[in-house]
Amino acid sequence: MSTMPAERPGAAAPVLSMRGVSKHFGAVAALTDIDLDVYAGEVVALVGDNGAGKSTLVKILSGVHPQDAGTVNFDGRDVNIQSPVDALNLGIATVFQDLALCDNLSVVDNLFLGRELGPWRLNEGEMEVQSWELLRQLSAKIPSVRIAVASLSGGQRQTVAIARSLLGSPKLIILDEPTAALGVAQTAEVLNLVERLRENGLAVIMISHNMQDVQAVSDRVAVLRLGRNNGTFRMKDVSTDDLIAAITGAAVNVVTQRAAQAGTAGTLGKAGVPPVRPPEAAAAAEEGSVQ
Ligand SMILES: Nc1ncnc2c1ncn2[C@@H]1O[C@H](COP(=O)(O)OP(=O)(O)OP(=O)(O)O)[C@@H](O)[C@H]1O
Repeated sequence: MSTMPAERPGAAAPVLSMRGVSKHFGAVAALTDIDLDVYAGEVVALVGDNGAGKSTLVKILSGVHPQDAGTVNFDGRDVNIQSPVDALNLGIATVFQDLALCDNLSVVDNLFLGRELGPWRLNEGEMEVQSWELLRQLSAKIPSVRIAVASLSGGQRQTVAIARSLLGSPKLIILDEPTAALGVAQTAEVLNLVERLRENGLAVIMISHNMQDVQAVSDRVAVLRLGRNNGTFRMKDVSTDDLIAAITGAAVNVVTQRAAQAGTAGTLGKAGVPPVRPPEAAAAAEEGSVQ
């Protein structure tokens, strides 16, 4: 397995640089000695099996949990993110899986919830204009900003949640499984949106269990395994087999075997492991595992 250096030679300093970050929950070591760099204008996929530590890392960056050890450098200075407000003030926006939208409110009301314009009253017209401008920048396909979010598709809801996170002008946006539970067309819509974020110069961290999505949109991929770094790869240089091996610790498994037979790329299931795992294939994978 080839592991590429985390650095991008010749590039400017990373927007985010984590060094030696660790986090325990009681006796559970959720993260141990994690390093991660993310640059402006790049998408870094954060992948790993269930329990690998992805959510914990994101929660440290979004101010939900403090780390026990290590440093987080953001935009050139060491930072201490103690709350979600700290994270937002620094310019770190996170779109969690639940999206935190109010179904009964319109798109524009969701976008501006808690930060309505106008000193004494809502400036409805201005908010609507800004909503359209934001959605236009993202090439988003939302039929109207006045319709209730409940009537939107999953992809459109994800779009609204991402657009809302952009209102604070973040430098880093973290997307927690943005395509989970979306159909093919909606997934493509959201991946297009991720492309727009990169084009707009944002640093993007995308958690995903779907290797096709990761390969479609990421510049680099950082693998966590059992709470530790297990390789950072440039997407154009890494094979699906290498990624699966880094995620599962097994160089041989049913996905790589099928891909070899069919000459096609493999896709991981929700858990980051093959969705179908017959007993004989599982046994073969265990034999080939590297711990
Ligand atoms: N609040 C908590 N209290 C105790 N243990 C926790 C807590 N949060 C996470 N853990 C543990 O830390 C480890 C890492 O969990 P984490 O949720 O970060 O993994 P993950 O990669 O996001 O997994 P998944 O893909 O299933 O969401 C796991 O062993 C988990 O049980």
